[in-house]
Amino acid sequence: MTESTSDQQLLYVNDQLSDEEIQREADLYGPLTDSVRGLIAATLQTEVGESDVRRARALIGEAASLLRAKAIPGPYGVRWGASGRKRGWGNAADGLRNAVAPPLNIRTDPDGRARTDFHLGPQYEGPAGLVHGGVSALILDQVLGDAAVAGGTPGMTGTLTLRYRRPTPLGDLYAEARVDRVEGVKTIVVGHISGSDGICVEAEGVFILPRWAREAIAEQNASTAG
Ligand SMILES: CCCCC/C=C\C/C=C\C/C=C\C/C=C\CCCC(=O)SCCNC(=O)CCNC(=O)[C@H](O)C(C)(C)COP(=O)(O)OP(=O)(O)OC[C@H]1O[C@@H](n2cnc3c(N)ncnc32)[C@H](O)[C@@H]1OP(=O)(O)O
Repeated sequence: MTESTSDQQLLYVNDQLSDEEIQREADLYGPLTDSVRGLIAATLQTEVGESDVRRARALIGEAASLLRAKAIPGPYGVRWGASGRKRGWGNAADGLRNAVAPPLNIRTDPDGRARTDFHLGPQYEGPAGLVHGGVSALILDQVLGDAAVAGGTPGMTGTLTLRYRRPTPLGDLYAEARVDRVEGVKTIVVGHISGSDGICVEAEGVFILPRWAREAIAEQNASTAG
């Protein structure tokens, strides 16, 4: 096992928080994240005068110092509470504490399906008025990955293949995915993003249960068996 693999494993943590504590955190930090999302859009769209831009910078600096006074030193990781509720709150696509995330609010079914209605504002622009292709890839990676998790065969993205069929407009969009088949440690998932005119981006992903997780699961099975 490599050093970086073990570092990665250390970021999967069961911190034993109760559902009530998790909800309290969600109620506190979710609105903070939304405020920062609003700030990102305002930063992009503002046309106020120079002195107001400078004043806004000072206020933002003050807010950042306030928040930094006590903070985790690195990535958030993936955490589970006492009841097994998972928090990938740093996730770039749908993390509750990540203002860079659209957010997605993905709904899943245990038969390996995932879907989300979401909204992409001006901060996700690539070509004028259209969604950046890398952002579409980010969203499909997450939605397809969540379908694999929902179906009981999670994995890291090994390969993600996209076909951009028509330009994706900024605004209200929909994405869905389903597990197509499972081949050993590989789960093949298909999905798409659609807008009001139909499907814009199609995707196929190969999600692979990484070797370190297979070893951890095998060890767990051996200890419960023996
Ligand atoms: C405490 C337990 C926790 C368990 C957690 C388990 C999984 C965690 C993962 C996700 C779940 C969490 C939340 C979902 C969140 C986000 C969704 C977005 C996901 C991402 O954003 S994720 C970031 C981008 N992703 C990477 O950063 C991957 C970097 N890479 C690697 O980590 C390795 O490269 C890996 C793991 C891909 C493979 O490594 P490996 O050693 O496990 O693979 P191995 O050689 O054993 O091959 C086994 C079979 O896969 C075939 N195969 C190998 N590589 C392939 C490839 N690239 N494409 C297609 N097929 C491939 C072989 O051909 C063989 O196929 P066959 O069985 O048919 O022979």
